[in-house]
Amino acid sequence: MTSETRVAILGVPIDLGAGRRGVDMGPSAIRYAGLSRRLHDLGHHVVDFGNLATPMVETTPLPPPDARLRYLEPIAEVCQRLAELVSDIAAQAMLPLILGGDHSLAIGSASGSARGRRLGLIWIDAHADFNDETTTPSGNIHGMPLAVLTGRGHLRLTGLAGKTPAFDPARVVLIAVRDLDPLEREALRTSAITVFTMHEIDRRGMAAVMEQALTIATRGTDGFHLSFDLDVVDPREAPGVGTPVSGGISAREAHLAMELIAESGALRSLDIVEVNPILDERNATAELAVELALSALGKRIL
Ligand SMILES: NC(=[NH2+])NCCC[C@H](N)C(=O)O
Ligand SMILES: [Mn+2]
Ligand SMILES: [Mn+2]
Repeated sequence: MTSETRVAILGVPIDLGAGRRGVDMGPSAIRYAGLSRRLHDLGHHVVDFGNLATPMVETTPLPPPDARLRYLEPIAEVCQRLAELVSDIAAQAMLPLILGGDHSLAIGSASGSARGRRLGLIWIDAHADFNDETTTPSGNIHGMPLAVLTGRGHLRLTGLAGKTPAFDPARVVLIAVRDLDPLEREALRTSAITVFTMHEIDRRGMAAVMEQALTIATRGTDGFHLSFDLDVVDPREAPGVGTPVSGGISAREAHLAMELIAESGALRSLDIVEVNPILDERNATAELAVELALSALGKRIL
């Protein structure tokens, strides 16, 4: 049984935050896999707002080769517009579902959703995305959104929620991480963010981890934003992602996480990011993205 939700789909075809081309085609691939119709069939009221206008690599001045914040200006500008739109959508009692695009877009979506309310944040990702310009090995901004959203990073990015930090680190949970950069790891160890690595998932199981994660993200909050990076799923099941890392969770574990999120009743907005159709096999990763979004929005087998 699904309670009807007004779902607002919004695509953000950006790849300036990633080191590799292709994730800008993610929103098309996810729509092609039937997202809108299948959400409708599940009983939701669906509005597709189309794609946010985003600059292309080909038409954007190249960043200096040694930049520590590659394409900062165009990314900040996109995230600012995205934050406005997401905050408007949320104010109209709709649930924003943002399709990526590289993970830098979460700076805009999560900030917009957190405007005027106190949200928790659940980040499901092979990476921590917890670098800043002093710790990044790549200069790619898609490796930085979690740091930005908890108050660490460039001023053009940290203020988009109208408060800094956008999220209280004590209400932030990182799930299924398995690939950290050395300085990023140190920053994460000293932060108040709760981290469940692959080790905890293997050891305690996804259900126990999610139960604790949901308690942290919902205690004293108005619900939570979910940012889901498809690279969290093992590349054997999700090959079409921007930054594949072996040893990931199974598609089943990902579904279980999403089903428990739906059961919590506290999901306020979500991102589905880093789908790369160039590396995909017959759109399988985009189809998995759709299936997972359905689970997060109440789909049950029986
Ligand atoms: N959203 C992602 N896929 N992020 C990957 C980040 C990889 C690496 N840690 C970096 O900062 O460059
Ligand atoms: Mn990510
Ligand atoms: Mn990732």
